[in-house]
Amino acid sequence: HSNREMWFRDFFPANMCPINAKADTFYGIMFDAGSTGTRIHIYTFVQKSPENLPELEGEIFESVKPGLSAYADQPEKGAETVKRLLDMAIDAVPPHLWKTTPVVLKATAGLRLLSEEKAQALLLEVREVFEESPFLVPEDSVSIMDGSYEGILAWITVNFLTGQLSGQNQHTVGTLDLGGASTQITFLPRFEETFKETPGDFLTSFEMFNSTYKLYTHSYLGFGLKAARLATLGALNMEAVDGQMFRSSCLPKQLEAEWHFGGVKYRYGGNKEGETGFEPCYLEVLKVVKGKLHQPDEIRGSSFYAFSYYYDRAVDTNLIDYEQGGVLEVKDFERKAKEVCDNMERYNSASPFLCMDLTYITALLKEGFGFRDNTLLQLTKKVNNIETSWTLGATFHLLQSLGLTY
Ligand SMILES: O=c1ccn([C@@H]2O[C@H](COP(=O)(O)OP(=O)(O)O)[C@@H](O)[C@H]2O)c(=O)[nH]1
Ligand SMILES: [Ca+2]
Repeated sequence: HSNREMWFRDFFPANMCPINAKADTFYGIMFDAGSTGTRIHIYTFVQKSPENLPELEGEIFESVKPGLSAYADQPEKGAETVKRLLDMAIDAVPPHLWKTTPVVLKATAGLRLLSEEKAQALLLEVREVFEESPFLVPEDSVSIMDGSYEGILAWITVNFLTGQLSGQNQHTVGTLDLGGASTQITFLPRFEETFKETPGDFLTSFEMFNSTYKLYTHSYLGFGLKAARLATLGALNMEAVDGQMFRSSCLPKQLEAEWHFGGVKYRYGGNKEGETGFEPCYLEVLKVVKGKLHQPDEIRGSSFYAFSYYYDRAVDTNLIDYEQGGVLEVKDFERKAKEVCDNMERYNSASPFLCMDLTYITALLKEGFGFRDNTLLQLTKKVNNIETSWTLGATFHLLQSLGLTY
């Protein structure tokens, strides 16, 4: 394969151009086509010596909203948003490295929920944008990612960035990702019992950096924050019902509004006459999660890294600082949910969904996954200035498949 040969020629240059100081820097471009937005991550690596692994030097990150799935009926317009982000890479990567810099896009739950036909049309248009760019386009460079990879690759990213994948004493941490349309839980089981009690499709072996990790991971489609809003409203998979009003005790009493998600328009509002507040809202949300998720015993006492909407909602309610992140207990989300839901008038400048979102997060953690009230959550957006996203793990995986790292 000629592309592959090019990789080797340019990335193992030690014996060809030994004193070329710049030749040891290379790049990888990974797109995250999420349900609520599309993001580009341009990673820089430096190969300090031929016998060592390349080191991650930095990241350029940019994002646009909405996500590709909002362009389900205009795939060319969707691909245009990818092209604009890719133009950033033209500026960021030196021209002589363009043809050896791989570009890959992986789509998550937003595209998983579209019809096969619409999803493939979007991917095809994106593939054309890639082919027209000067970058290296590997096989399968544009695809819908399997949900189990989404969890594993985020776990790899977080544990790599926190230094847990190198050296002898590896104390890996579990990860919780709450997207718009799906949610992932991933950890490395410590107890033999966990392997015995877990359904086979929740366990995956994964090779990275010369180690094999047997991970517990699962992606719950339809359990992302925005999908959960629709489920709570009773509107999930209801696109046929035109103009119907969906009401919830989790919304401000007088609210009536419209909301677009995944190319569908929904009308929603508060319980004008009936109840509102945390108690009735919790019961509503409970119906969405109770008994729907696998609860591994082992996680009850352990702490997890949490990001995406866990992070965003904790920031919105001043539970953590946007720049710093922080450590929370599960019960902190519950306390905030009560505060917001029982005083909705006071929070009406924020999103009308704030009460529902916080209540859902509380129910998902406690009744869904089975975490304790005092389970610790490390909320993190960046580690050493690198985004805690599955995209870094995916880029390592890509470099590995291209023979650049092991
Ligand atoms: O690089 C990223 C990508 C996503 N998110 C967060 O992930 C959530 C949205 O999830 P997404 O659109 O990826 O939905 P999914 O397709 O994963 O369900 C929001 O909280 C975003 O702020 C983030 O913080 N950084
Ligand atoms: Ca995501």
